[in-house]
Amino acid sequence: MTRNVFVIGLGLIGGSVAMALQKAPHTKVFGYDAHEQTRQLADTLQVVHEVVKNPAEFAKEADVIIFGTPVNITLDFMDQLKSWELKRNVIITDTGSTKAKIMEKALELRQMGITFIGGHPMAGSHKSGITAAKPYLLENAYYMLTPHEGEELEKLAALDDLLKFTLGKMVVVDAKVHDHMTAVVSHFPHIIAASLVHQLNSEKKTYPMTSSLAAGGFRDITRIASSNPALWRDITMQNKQELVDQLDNWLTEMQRVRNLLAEGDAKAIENYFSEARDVRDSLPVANGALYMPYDLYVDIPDYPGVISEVTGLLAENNISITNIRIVETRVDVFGILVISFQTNEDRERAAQCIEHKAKFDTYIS
Ligand SMILES: NC(=O)c1ccc[n+]([C@@H]2O[C@H](COP(=O)([O-])OP(=O)(O)OC[C@H]3O[C@@H](n4cnc5c(N)ncnc54)[C@H](O)[C@@H]3O)[C@@H](O)[C@H]2O)c1
Ligand SMILES: O=C(O)C(=O)C[C@]1(C(=O)O)C=C[C@H](O)C=C1
Repeated sequence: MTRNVFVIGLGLIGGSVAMALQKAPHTKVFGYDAHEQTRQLADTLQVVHEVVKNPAEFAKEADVIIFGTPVNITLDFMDQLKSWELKRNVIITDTGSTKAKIMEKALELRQMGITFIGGHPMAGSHKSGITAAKPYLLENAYYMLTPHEGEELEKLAALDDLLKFTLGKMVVVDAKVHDHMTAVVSHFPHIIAASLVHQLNSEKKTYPMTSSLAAGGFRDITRIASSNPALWRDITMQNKQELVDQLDNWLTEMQRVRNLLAEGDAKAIENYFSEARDVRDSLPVANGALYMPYDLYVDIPDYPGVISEVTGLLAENNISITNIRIVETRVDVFGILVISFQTNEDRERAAQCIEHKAKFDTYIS
């Protein structure tokens, strides 16, 4: 029997989930988005098997409903759902970055006999929209599920069974614990990234050249400041208490660092950096196919066709790449080509091949 999966919100995450789930057996993926253009693209780019125009009308055919909408929109839909006609055994889930408020709302659905199991894949991008969606976006990333205590194990297993086709690593987490942990590693860093950009912006009024000097370090740490502001408004508003707590801890820590600097305590400052480096270097391997850690930096000269020369060499030697980009970090060179690989072995073979055959310098960060 065919299982009907209905994805509502076909942007970066909803679109990626929809594409990945098309690989699940006996599954037909339907999709709806509020934006007409996104619905058209979903059809053209085959993000779903079929586009739907009226979500309330189609919901009665769905075995699984997945919200890929911004977290406040998901809350609105959860209210609307109460008056939708649904299959008796439907399983509803979401992909939102916050879980406590959503699971609180899900209690209202539970009282009506509707199963809602919260979900959150821990991978993404600062880019939004259907054109940024990729079928392998969630590969290797933790995919958290936040069922209510006492949720039917069969339904949890059925959802887990479906979502594993995203190739995410499925784990069950309590919703409040989820919001605490994601505040630390995701939501709070977005505030810090934005604050650094604000600081640069006010500096550049006096020293206009500062922005041109923003090289690898500044760009790396502020990439996520390019994320969708409305999306992050809703996430931070839903998780505001955890974020206020994180900010208080940060202010205390910054005050301590400030004192060490003002006192000129060089040893303590060195320890501050070295402890951070040790913790950072021992973090588990980054997740998500777009952020595989096996990056190779290639110093390329500036002539037409140089990139296809490098990729052609890799293809000839059967070395697959997962990502390729150019970073412009220095003013005296055209740029540095950064190529990502699935494994360290692929990266080593690529480095040898590029160094010997193309004679370009390669290095690992
Ligand atoms: N961006 C990330 O890195 C990331 C990672 C993991 C989870 N998430 C979560 O995934 C969800 C989607 O985020 P995204 O990054 O894919 O955003 P996005 O902006 O790329 O996609 C959201 C989509 O929802 C659609 N939408 C908005 N209102 C709608 C409505 N009323 N009805 C139907 N569709 C509507 C938009 O048109 C858009 O296509 C959010 O809850 C977010 O917290 C985001
Ligand atoms: O890589 C990015 O750009 C992201 O912001 C992805 C990111 C994160 O903070 O790590 C953003 C929101 C999530 O809910 C999960 C992942």
